[in-house]
Amino acid sequence: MAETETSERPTDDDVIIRVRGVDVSFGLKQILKDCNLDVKRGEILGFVGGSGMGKSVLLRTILGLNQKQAGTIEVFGVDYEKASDEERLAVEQRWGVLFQHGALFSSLSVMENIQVPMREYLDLSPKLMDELARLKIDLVGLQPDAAHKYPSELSGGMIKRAALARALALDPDIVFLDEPTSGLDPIGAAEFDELIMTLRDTLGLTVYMVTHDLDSLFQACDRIAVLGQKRVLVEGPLQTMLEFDDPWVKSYFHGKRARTVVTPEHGEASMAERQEN
Ligand SMILES: Nc1ncnc2c1ncn2[C@@H]1O[C@H](COP(=O)(O)OP(=O)(O)OP(=O)(O)O)[C@@H](O)[C@H]1O
Repeated sequence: MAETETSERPTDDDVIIRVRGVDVSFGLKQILKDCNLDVKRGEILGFVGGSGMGKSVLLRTILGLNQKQAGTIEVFGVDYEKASDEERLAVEQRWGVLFQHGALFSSLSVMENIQVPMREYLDLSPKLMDELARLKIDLVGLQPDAAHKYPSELSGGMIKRAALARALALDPDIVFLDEPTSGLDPIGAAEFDELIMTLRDTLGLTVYMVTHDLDSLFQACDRIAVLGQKRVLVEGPLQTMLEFDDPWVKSYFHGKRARTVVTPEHGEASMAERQEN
């Protein structure tokens, strides 16, 4: 983690990921068209959109795993596509990723899983790697004895935490989380959100979180971006979502499920609720 500016919220100058005019197609099927997005240092950005709209495609494109046909993406000021091998390596060490289904290697213990990125990018002694892995295990709220357990011995919530520990292995500035609370019960999901918020506050971590979880959006996210019509339709704080005039955004943020989690301080939604009652 490069900095620990814990008390300051990000400003517009603090954009660490800048997506501009990005087009992505697979064959004749266009998924993203003229897509723009900013991710700011130290924020939890919630990324939402209908199923199959391209949230994972954009995430993978930012990570350089999908080809784009147009536009630019800068991560920490580096255009990954044009970067030298050295620059790419430096960027890769500043991000951690928790993929939706690619949680952990089943044949490796938790500790060995966490050490995979360390082995790939760093040249450390086994003893130091063990110590670092133990620190990560503690950081994500797992008990020390989780270190030598295998994924099959862990609960769903513990697997997510262990996968997060692996994403944090290289002390990244940003973590990308693809639906991190899917499959968790509401208590487990709320605890995971708490953990993410704590990491943002204590480490200055930036979090890019693809999610369908309304609780996470309302409780944990500083800003939200909505993908629709092949681009980011709107990005901003929750209040911007509540005021935005688009049928999908309205039904999502003012729908029945949203009203069960929205709190009175989010005036607009509770007003909508009051009007209906
Ligand atoms: N490598 C690929 N080749 C061809 N089509 C792809 C590829 N990757 C994704 N797609 C298609 O792109 C579209 C968007 O997929 P994506 O996984 O990004 O959706 P999503 O918004 O993340 O959906 P969900 O919320 O259901 O996970 C889908 O139609 C998917 O089939």
